[in-house]
Amino acid sequence: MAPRVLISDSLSPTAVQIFKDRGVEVDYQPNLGKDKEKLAEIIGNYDGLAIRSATKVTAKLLEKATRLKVVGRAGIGVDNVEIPAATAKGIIVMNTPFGNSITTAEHAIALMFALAREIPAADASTQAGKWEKNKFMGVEITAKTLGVIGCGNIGGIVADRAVGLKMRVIAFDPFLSPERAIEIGVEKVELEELLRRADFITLHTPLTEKTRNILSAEAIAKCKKGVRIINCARGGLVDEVALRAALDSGHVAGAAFDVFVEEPATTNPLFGHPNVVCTPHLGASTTEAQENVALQVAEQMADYLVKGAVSNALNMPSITAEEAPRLTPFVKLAEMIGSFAGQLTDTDITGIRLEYEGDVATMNTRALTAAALTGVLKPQLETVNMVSAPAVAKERGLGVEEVRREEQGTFDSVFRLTVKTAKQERSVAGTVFADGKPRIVEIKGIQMDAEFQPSMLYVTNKDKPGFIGRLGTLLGDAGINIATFALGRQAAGEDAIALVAIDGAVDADLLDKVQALPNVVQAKRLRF
Ligand SMILES: NC(=O)c1ccc[n+]([C@@H]2O[C@H](COP(=O)([O-])OP(=O)(O)OC[C@H]3O[C@@H](n4cnc5c(N)ncnc54)[C@H](O)[C@@H]3O)[C@@H](O)[C@H]2O)c1
Ligand SMILES: O=C(O)CC[C@@H](O)C(=O)O
Repeated sequence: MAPRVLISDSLSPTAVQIFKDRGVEVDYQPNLGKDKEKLAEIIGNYDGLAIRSATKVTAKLLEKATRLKVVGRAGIGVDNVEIPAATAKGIIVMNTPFGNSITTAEHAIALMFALAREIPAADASTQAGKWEKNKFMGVEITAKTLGVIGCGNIGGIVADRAVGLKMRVIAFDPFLSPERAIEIGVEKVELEELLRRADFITLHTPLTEKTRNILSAEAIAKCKKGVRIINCARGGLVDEVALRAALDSGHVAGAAFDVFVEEPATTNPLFGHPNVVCTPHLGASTTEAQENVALQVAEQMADYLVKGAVSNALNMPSITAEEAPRLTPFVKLAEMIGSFAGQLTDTDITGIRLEYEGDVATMNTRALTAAALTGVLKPQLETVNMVSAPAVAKERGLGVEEVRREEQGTFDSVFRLTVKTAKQERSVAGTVFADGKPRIVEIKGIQMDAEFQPSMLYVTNKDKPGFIGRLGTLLGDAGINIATFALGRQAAGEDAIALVAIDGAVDADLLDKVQALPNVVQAKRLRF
């Protein structure tokens, strides 16, 4: 069945076409994001949800999203998506981190000019027939200092354009490397210095607990008198009430805002001030940017739903469409080995070691680790998947250790997973053969050669004559057919393992009988 995607906000028709071209059924309902009840009613019918900012993807909505696998944000900010809730449900959240950066940076520059030359007010006055030539005395931006708070994608483009306009650019961003600062021609400074020196301040950080009110009343008071402030990033970065007071007192000469604490902003403390310019969250609104983000989000979501490729996900490692074919059998192997170890473990797991040896060590091991953790956790948590497993493992305090060795041993690739509990460590290793099928090659250091089968019986025993015959007879008498029988042992007479693939299932009674056979240490049913 073709995957189904719902587009619940207004997106370029390009997105619809791309979904269709790639074999995804698409339902375009551009105003549905504003109708929470209706959206909750139908969300259960879709594998993907493509949104802009109007749709709020809350934990409550996700409860109804029983088959949803991916939420795609055509844009950058994902503050309208409850990512931890999506992660917990194994739903990938992806965005399009670069598609609207240039457009948004240009909007910030446009707002800076609008402020410097009071263009909106002059326009209104002129069109009202007033011709107030002496009223609108602007300032030049050449040789002025622009303070950029947050110098990532958009902040970096703004800085580049401002340098081209002959401004001096200073930036506050704890994550901006000195090399990158030199490359884009900005002087990296601390926030206090930026506030003291900047003639214009432009904000380009996400809204986090650290950046909320980064321009607080106190910070605004430290600004140069006559500063002009531009916010094209997120409402809440600037204390709007404090800014209004600073505008009223004349300490701040002007403010241009595209984003507000409450959106849609129909009332706001900044509204009505003569030196304030506002736009209704238009930062990303150009034909080019909307084409870019629509195309990108549709391609990414379709690639995931159809091919399993993951890009620009905020809660899952990326898997490119190119690497997906080579990685997929190993994802399967990692999940099955994890499941094997998880099903054998009854006590609390304290740690997990994942060893990648040979070719597999050069692959995308983050994705493989996510798959392996899924396998380990699934016997206890039905709903866990590659998206949620790493977060769940972390939440449960499981120490996860990854070891990579590129040298090959007997096999081109070996993946070994060791589960640690308070009592013991148990390892299981596997590989993928040329036929693409995962195989078990080692259990607890004992060499084996077994394919995974849907129903298996795992028996550890003392290597004594007669065991195999007794086990075979017991299963035969119970009407259970043996499909394959793999054996391994440490040394003659020592610990041995039997891995038996069976047609049908072993019930609890029969398992007790296997457990009661002479020399049996442990018997377990496994399902794959
Ligand atoms: N108005 C719009 O329509 C519109 C459009 C696109 C993006 N945005 C918003 O613009 C913002 C920037 O987007 P981006 O693509 O440049 O993001 P980005 O991740 O590339 O850059 C953000 C930068 O902020 C920095 N940062 C984080 N915490 C900081 C802190 N405490 N102090 C200083 N710097 C800090 C990061 O190091 C990073 O360099 C986001 O909030 C995004 O949602 C708005
Ligand atoms: O979709 C929009 O119009 C706004 C997008 C913008 O806020 C973003 O974070 O990308």
